[in-house]
Amino acid sequence: MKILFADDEKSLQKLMSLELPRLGHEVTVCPDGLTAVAALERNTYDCILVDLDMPGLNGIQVIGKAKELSPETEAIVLTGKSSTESAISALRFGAFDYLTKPCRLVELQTLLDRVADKRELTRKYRAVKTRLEKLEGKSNLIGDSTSMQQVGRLISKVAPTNSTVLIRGETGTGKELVARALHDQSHRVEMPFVAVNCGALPENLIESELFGHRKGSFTGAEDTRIGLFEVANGGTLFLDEIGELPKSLQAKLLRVLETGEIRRVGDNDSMKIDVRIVCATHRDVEQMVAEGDFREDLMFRINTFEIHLPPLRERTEDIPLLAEHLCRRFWPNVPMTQTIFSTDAIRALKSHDWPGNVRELANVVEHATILCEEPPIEPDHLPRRFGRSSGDGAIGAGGAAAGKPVLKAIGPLSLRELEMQAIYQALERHEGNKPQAAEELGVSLKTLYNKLNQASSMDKSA
Ligand SMILES: Nc1ncnc2c1ncn2[C@@H]1O[C@H](COP(=O)(O)OP(=O)(O)OP(=O)(O)O)[C@@H](O)[C@H]1O
Repeated sequence: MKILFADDEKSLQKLMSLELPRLGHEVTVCPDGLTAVAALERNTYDCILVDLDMPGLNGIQVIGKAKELSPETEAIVLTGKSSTESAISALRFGAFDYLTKPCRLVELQTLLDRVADKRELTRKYRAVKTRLEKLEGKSNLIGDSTSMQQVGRLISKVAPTNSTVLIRGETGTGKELVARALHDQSHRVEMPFVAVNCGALPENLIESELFGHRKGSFTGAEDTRIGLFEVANGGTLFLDEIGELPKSLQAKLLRVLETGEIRRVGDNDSMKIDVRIVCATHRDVEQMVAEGDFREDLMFRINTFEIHLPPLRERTEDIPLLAEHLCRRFWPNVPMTQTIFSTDAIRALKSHDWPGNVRELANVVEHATILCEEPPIEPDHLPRRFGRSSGDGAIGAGGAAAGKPVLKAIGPLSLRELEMQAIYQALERHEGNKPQAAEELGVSLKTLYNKLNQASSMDKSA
C-alpha cells in the first residue's frame, strides 16, 4: 500500500522509513501534521498512519483532512498516552483502528494486513457490483402499455415504504425485475438485494438457507453460517415462488415477519433484523389457502400490497419496445437510430401468444440475433414456430384470439426449440405450476428452472 506516516518522533520516522518498505509498502514520512496535509494535497494514499499528538495540526485534524480529500483513505492512529478517549474520538472521525505506543511491529503489520484486506474486498465488491449491473442492466422495466404504466406507478408509490409487497403474474412476466425496481427505488438501495427461489431449495435446507445455522446443529452443518435474511439485513429479501414454501417454513416465516427477529438453526437466541420482504408467485394463493396448502395468516401478512403483472399477450403493444430492448443486450453497439426489427418481424412477434412471456421473448430475440448478421431482423430470423415468411398463414394462426399459445412448427426445429416448446406447453397445461410441469416432463424442478433461466443467463453473458 501507499502509506503516509506522520509523527514528530525522529526515531519512529527512521524506523518506519525502513520497516514499512520491508513489509512491502511504499512510505512517505512526515515530521508533523502540516507537512502531512501538504502531502495529502499532492498525493492519494491507501492508508495514513498518524500520531495523535503532533505540533501544528494534531492527528485527528490530519485524519479529517485526509477523509475530506480522499474518503477511501484508511487511517490508523498512534497514541502515546494509551488514552482510550482520544483513540475513540479518532475512531469517530473515521479512523480504521488505533495502536498504543510503544507498539510492536508485528501488531502494526497485522493491522496493515487488515487494512489491505479491507481495501481488496472493497475493490472486489465494486468489480462484482459493476459486473452485475452490466449483466442485469438497471431494473429497467420496459413497457408503455396502460397496464405497465400502472405497474410503474404502483412501484413508485410503495417502493419508499417498508411494506411487504406481493408480486403476482405468470412465469417470465418480470416479477424479479419489479422486485429489484422496488429495492432500487427505496432508501435501501445501497444495501443488499437478495433473491431466493423458494421452489428451488431442497425442503430440508430451506430453513438453514434462510435463517442460517450454528455449527453442528445438524449432520452436515460443519460451520456456522449466516442465512439469507442476515445477508439481506438493511436491504430487501425477495422470496420468489412463495407458494412453494413448505408449510413448516410458512409458520416460521410468519413469525419472522411479525417479530422482526430470526433465529439461526441450533441457536437459542434470536436476533433483530431489518429486512424488507418482497414475495412473488404465479400461484393462486387464495385457492391454495382454500385447499389448506398455504397459511391464511401468512397470506394476509404478505399481500398487504399487491402488484399484478399482466401476461405479455395482454400487452402486445409493448412487444416492439421490449424486443428492441432485449436485442440491444446482444447487440450493444448497434446505433440507436438503426431499425432493429422489420415490420413483418414485429407483426409475427405480436401475433404470438407468449406462454413464457418476456423470458420467452428474450429467447426468441437471442435466436434471431444469432441468425441475423445485420439488422433489421426479418421473420426468417425468428424460430420456426413463427413461420418463415410473413403472410403464409402460419404466423399466429388465431392463437391469440383463441387465447391459446401458438407453438406451430414449420419445418424441423432445433433441439433447444423443441425443448422450450415442450416446457412452455407443459407449463401451460399446468397453469404455470412449475413443480407439476417438471414432474410431467420427468425433470427435477431445479432443471426446469435452469432451462427457463437459460435465456436470461445467456442475455447476461452477452
Ligand atoms: N418489462 C420488462 N422490461 C425488460 N425486461 C423484462 C421485462 N419483463 C421481463 N423482462 C426480462 O425477462 C426475463 C424474465 O424476467 P423475470 O425473471 O423477472 O420474470 P419472473 O416473472 O420473475 O419469472 P419466474 O416466475 O419464472 O421467476 C428477464 O431477463 C428480465 O430481465
